[in-house]
Amino acid sequence: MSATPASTPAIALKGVSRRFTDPGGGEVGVRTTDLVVPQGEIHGIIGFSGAGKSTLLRLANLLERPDAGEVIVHGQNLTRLSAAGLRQARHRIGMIFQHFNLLHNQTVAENVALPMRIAGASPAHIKKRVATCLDFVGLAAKADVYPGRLSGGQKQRVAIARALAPEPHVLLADEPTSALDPRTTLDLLDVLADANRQFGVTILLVSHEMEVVRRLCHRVSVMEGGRIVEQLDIANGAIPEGSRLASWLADFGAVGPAASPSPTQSEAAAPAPHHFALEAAHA
Ligand SMILES: Nc1ncnc2c1ncn2[C@@H]1O[C@H](COP(=O)(O)OP(=O)(O)OP(=O)(O)O)[C@@H](O)[C@H]1O
Repeated sequence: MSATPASTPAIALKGVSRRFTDPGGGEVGVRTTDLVVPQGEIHGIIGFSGAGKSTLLRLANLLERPDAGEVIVHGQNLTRLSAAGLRQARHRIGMIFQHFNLLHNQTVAENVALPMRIAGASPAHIKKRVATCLDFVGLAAKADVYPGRLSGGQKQRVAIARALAPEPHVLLADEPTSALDPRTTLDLLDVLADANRQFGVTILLVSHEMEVVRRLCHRVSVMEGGRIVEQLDIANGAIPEGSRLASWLADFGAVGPAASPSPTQSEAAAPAPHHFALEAAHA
């Protein structure tokens, strides 16, 4: 997909921090942290609420600008770019969100076309990419429909098509399945795994759902108190014994879907039954 040497990490966060002051005067956010994600990896970030997961993810495309440290994506140091250079670099960094963030007054095809239009792509190229990406997510037949007519799972597929359309090196996914029921979640994870396999896109995914991370990710970073406290290889789906993550799971609850997905379950229902018990235990 890119001329960047394969040994160049897709994402390298070097000594990044992004601190906020909480209402009690304490310091929260991300404390000095490193993260290296090789090209082609699906990397999960998991941790309790407030651990800094979303902030870390948003540092990877400079939606959050670090107080210190460097953010390097496919060899390009984003922290040193001009505003115009950063806009350009972001075209190769897709992002999807928990609540889809589609434009409701634009059709599905127009939503998918938007980032390419902003990037100044030709109408012929846009048309081709929109067709390819909608076909990839299984929504070619919905091109002229408005998002309000779609289910949550379909909306997230449109968001994935929109993120993939500019042929990104990297896809950032912030709790992409948290608003979806378990069956739809599994479908969406398949779409993301296919995108990784077919297009070679590197995925950095934040989730508090252990089952999502276990099913999709090759490696996981465990966050606590604004820092990555553990990194584990979970490509075979197993959580290594003796790890901090394994002990959290033992202390706070079982891993995995609590119930078989129901075909009639509302996609907007939250929390889904397989939400990781850590969140409840921590609340
Ligand atoms: N823009 C901001 N202004 C002030 N505080 C912030 C801001 N963004 C995040 N924080 C705080 O930084 C901490 C980390 O937030 P972050 O959203 O990264 O955590 P998280 O692990 O993703 O949590 P959750 O799972 O609940 O989304 C939290 O205490 C949060 O309130």
